[in-house]
Amino acid sequence: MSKDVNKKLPSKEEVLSQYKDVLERNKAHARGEKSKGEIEANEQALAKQKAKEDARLAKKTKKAKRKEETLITNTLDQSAGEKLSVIEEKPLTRKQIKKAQKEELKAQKETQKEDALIKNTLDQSVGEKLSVIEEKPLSRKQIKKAQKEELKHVKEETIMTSPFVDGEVESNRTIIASIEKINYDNESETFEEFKSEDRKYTSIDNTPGFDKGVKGLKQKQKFQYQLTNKYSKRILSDGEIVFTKDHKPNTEKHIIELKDVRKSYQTGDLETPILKGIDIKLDKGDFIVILGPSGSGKTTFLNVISGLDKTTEGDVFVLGSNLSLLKDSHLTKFRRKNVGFIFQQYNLLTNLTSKENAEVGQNLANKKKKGMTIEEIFETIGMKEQINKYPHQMSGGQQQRVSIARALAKNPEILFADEPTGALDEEMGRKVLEILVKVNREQKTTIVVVTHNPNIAKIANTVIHIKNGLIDSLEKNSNPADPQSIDWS
Ligand SMILES: Nc1ncnc2c1ncn2[C@@H]1O[C@H](COP(=O)(O)OP(=O)(O)OP(=O)(O)O)[C@@H](O)[C@H]1O
Repeated sequence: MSKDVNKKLPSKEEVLSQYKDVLERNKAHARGEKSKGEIEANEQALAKQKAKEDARLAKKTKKAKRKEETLITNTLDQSAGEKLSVIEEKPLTRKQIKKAQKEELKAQKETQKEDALIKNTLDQSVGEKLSVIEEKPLSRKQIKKAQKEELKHVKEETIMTSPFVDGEVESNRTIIASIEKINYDNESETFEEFKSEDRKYTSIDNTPGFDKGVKGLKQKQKFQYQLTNKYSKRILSDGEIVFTKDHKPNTEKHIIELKDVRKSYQTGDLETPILKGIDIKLDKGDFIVILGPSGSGKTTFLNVISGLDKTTEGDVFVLGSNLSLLKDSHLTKFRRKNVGFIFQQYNLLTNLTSKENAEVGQNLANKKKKGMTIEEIFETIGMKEQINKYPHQMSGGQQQRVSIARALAKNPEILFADEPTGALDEEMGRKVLEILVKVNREQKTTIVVVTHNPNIAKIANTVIHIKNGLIDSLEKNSNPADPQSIDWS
């Protein structure tokens, strides 16, 4: 094979330059400096070592976390066990301890949820709104999801020109889907209607005597806990009428009937009585207004008769069920089926339109009882034009009317309203009252309104005055006034 004689040899300068490079490298090496390759190799070795160290640290942290969690669980177990043994006053079975642990864990989660909500006002508004609508505590996942949606909405609000931005509609669907899921999760619980002649009456006449103060309070809790365990399902599923006081209720005649109802709070070592022995009978289809000075117990009373809060003692019959003996999950079911709420702050979901907010109520409705369609409701409340608007595109009065629409879509037997006009001006306040009167007349829905304003009482046919935790008076008004005619000052 002949050599390529034409191949150009390197010039003398090129050879010298290459040689100089080698020389420079040798000199640098001799001075202890590293070549590029060596530096890279070094860096790789260092990175490998760091990754190893990181993995070791991560493992250590995980182990420490696991240890901490075990400690928390143990503490929870202990406190749950202690709490229950205070109530039970006897050694607990393994099943009881397990149950208490589960409840304690749930309570702990609720507290954490609340803390998170308080920390962030945005979180708070969403959490409250959803839990009000769903009428049951939300899982952490649901709250997180709602917060994310809310944040997204706030961000989009500034650029949103149309209420039908794709992402927005999608996020609405997500919330509705999650709400519907909760609804369907409970679908297996059917809503029974009971004929009065079929209902069984049970009198609890072996009520023990109770001590005074906090000790007595604990004894009452224990007694109620035992009765609730025994009767809650029978009351809700079988329509059994269970009474603990020497008083058989007339559930056919009275939609709400209370006997010797007491509610106390424990503050440290002291018992603070709020409701001090309430007896009352309220008729179906009435428009009832509750008046009383600040702190007299109006909201506490409303919460007790609407199943939002439990009594310490006494019977609370609403539609025949003694709410005092229902466990929390049954109370939730009872509220879903029978009652609607309107609050001073409207509690609408901000990233749902008026219609969608009302549909949330409809999803929770008692499907067996036929009510108005969403369109009919918006017609009734004079809000047809606002049906596709978002809460931030409406006035306070309009938002309050949407919250009425949501309550009506649920088609409740009783509508409870706590200061429904409290945040509204006169014109809007009157409009809201007009709607309530109309619903009461046309749908025969029983309405219970708590208010500071004695003038509002003129539109009611039953006025209850609460004073210092007791019923001061109950007046019947055979000629209720028109909301337009009442003095608003
Ligand atoms: N969780 C609680 N713990 C202790 N005390 C409470 C609790 N909730 C309410 N109270 C007290 O119960 C009393 C009655 O409160 P409630 O809210 O029922 O009164 P109200 O008549 O509705 O008052 P207002 O018109 O000011 O809203 C008040 O003194 C209140 O401080």
